[in-house]
Amino acid sequence: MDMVIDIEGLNKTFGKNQVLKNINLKIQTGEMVGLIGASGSGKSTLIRSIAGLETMDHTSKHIKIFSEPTQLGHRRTSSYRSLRKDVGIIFQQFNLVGRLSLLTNVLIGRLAHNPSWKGIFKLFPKAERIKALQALERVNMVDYAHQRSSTLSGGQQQRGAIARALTQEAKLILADEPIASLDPASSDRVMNLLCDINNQDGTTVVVSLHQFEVATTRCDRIIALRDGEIVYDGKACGISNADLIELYGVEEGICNLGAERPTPIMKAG
Ligand SMILES: Nc1ncnc2c1ncn2[C@@H]1O[C@H](COP(=O)(O)OP(=O)(O)OP(=O)(O)O)[C@@H](O)[C@H]1O
Repeated sequence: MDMVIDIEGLNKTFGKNQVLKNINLKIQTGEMVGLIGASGSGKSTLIRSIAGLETMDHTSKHIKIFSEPTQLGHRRTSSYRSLRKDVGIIFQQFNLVGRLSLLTNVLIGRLAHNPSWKGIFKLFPKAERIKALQALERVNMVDYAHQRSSTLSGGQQQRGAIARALTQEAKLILADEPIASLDPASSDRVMNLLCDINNQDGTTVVVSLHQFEVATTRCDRIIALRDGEIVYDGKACGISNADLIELYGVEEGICNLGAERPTPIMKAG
């Protein structure tokens, strides 16, 4: 199995607040990984660091994507830009350009593969336009291809963002709380798509989720953060109610996962 993400000794501090503490993590091709943890535990910062949107503290060792270092200590490497085309990022707030059509937004996924002036003038080759329309068909949004993105619902925009990652032909999808702003039916559709892309295309998916029951039912592997440290890294079925209470600090809102899951929190490392 090829290594998609390899992180060693990742520390990240904002001001005096150390948000990530000595994160060590390896994720292989084809894994579907759910990142969980209470609000402020560092999930977004970890995803943003993997995506290269945050630089690590100088005390850190490395982040490698597809075995190439993207960050060494406090600096991004020269491989970082070329590797970005293989990494699709999906944010909670969809990140589509509202005044552009959905199709143009999806084609933006091809910019990493094209000279940028072509993108500026919307000169995408026919083959790429077909690819984008196929991606929109896959997420059931082809009828909206020419609609202004700002007029689409949140769930529709998120499916558009997934189509953009498909058009990009991303080998790794990083999804930062992709369903946090969606109703249950739209959340289900988005999670179905991410699981399908993982199952059918073998794309590695790392998704941070507030809803641990979604994470434990949709992902094979769970990584749990507490105060910037990995406190659980293992199979979704290995998490017990006690683990979740410890993780979130309160019993309220925690669903009954069954008494047959007694595995204690494993200290990763
Ligand atoms: N750019 C920043 N500047 C200063 N502090 C930041 C910055 N980004 C994040 N933080 C802080 O880092 C900590 C972790 O934030 P992060 O967004 O990674 O947590 P999270 O687990 O994703 O939380 P949530 O589930 O609420 O989104 C928080 O205390 C947050 O205030």
